[in-house]
Amino acid sequence: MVYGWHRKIKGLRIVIEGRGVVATRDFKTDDTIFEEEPLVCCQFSWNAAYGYLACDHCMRPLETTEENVRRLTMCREIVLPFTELCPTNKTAHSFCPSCHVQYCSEKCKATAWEQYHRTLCQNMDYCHPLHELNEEWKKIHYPPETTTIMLLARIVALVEQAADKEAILNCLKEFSHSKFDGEETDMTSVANRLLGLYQEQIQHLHTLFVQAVPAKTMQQWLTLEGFSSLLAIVGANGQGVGTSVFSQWVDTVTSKPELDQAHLDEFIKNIYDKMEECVGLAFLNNEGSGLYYRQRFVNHSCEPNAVITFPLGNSTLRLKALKDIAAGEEICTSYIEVCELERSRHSRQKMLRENYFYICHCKKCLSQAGDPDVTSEEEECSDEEEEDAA
Ligand SMILES: C[S@@+](CC[C@H](N)C(=O)[O-])C[C@H]1O[C@@H](n2cnc3c(N)ncnc32)[C@H](O)[C@@H]1O
Repeated sequence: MVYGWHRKIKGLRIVIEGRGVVATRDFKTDDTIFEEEPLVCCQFSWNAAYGYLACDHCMRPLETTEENVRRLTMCREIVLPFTELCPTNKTAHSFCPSCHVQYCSEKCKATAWEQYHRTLCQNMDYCHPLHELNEEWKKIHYPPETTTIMLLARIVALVEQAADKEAILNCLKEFSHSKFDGEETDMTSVANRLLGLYQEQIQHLHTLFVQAVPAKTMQQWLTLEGFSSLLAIVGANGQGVGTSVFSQWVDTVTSKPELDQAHLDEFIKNIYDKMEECVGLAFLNNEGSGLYYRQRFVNHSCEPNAVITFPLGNSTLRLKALKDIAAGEEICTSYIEVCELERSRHSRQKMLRENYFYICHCKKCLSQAGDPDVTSEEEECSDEEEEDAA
């Protein structure tokens, strides 16, 4: 893996000092602005524990579409039409002969082993300290999950196993946000703020992490400060990854005009209704998070011109233009849900402040700076009422 490519991206300029991404050529709506694989990613701990079957390396679903639908609807009788359009190829699957984690392909197995798994393989040992670390993490961080301690373990192992440690360390350094280095220097309070972890929880996780993750050369990450800075990097930059074999199947069948689309629409709606009843719409996907070098530079806007997608059904991220973008324009995504973008400036800023800890300075917020400070919750709740309620 090459860690030095990132500064040269065709059609884009990464403004390291100004901290953003600017187009250097025009893009049309739906154009791919860039596509990238994560530096490292990992499925969430509860998501894996609940049986969301994903490749341990790239998070590609391992179930067939029918298996997925049956599990999420808790209905073993459902028979899926057009199973030949299911993207899962079980004959390509593989697993680690020592610890039995599963992969979608020999390639993923080999890549994982070469990059981090050799260091972290638990050899089917359920008393392994890494297993204990994961269990303790799960007691602290319940769904809906935002990250996993296993991503931190992978980062350490990635550097441990890298032939060119300096290159990957330089790359990781760029994930350390200016705010960490400047205004706030105590990493445990940064980690506490970003991940909502108490000081004692961080200390407890740190003790287990030191026992579980062999770091011969990266001893500095095994100090409390080093461990907290890893938590902070993951908390501030972890990009959510979601994969679903059912949604891939839906995309495929609905793109075929020769199929009876009215009938299919009804079938798909019924399935989603059942899934909503059984597991809830927030729990349909294999979920995890990863560090992406290029995406990490993309700022938020309440009027985004780009969106992050995972069209290949794995952790490969594609930044796609939502509208025509002219050379010279900044490329921004939305860090909040699309439906939340229509809310008042005050509501949007509140969400971004509470979840991402910054005051949004996007064009839309600046142009609405004179708007009254009311939330659009149900629009009439004033600031005083909100404070009273709190
Ligand atoms: C993923 S980084 C984006 C790159 C970032 N500008 C940097 O310098 O590293 C996210 C951080 O960028 C800043 N940011 C992103 N969008 C912003 C916006 N619309 N207004 C103000 N700050 C923003 C916030 O500090 C946020 O935590």
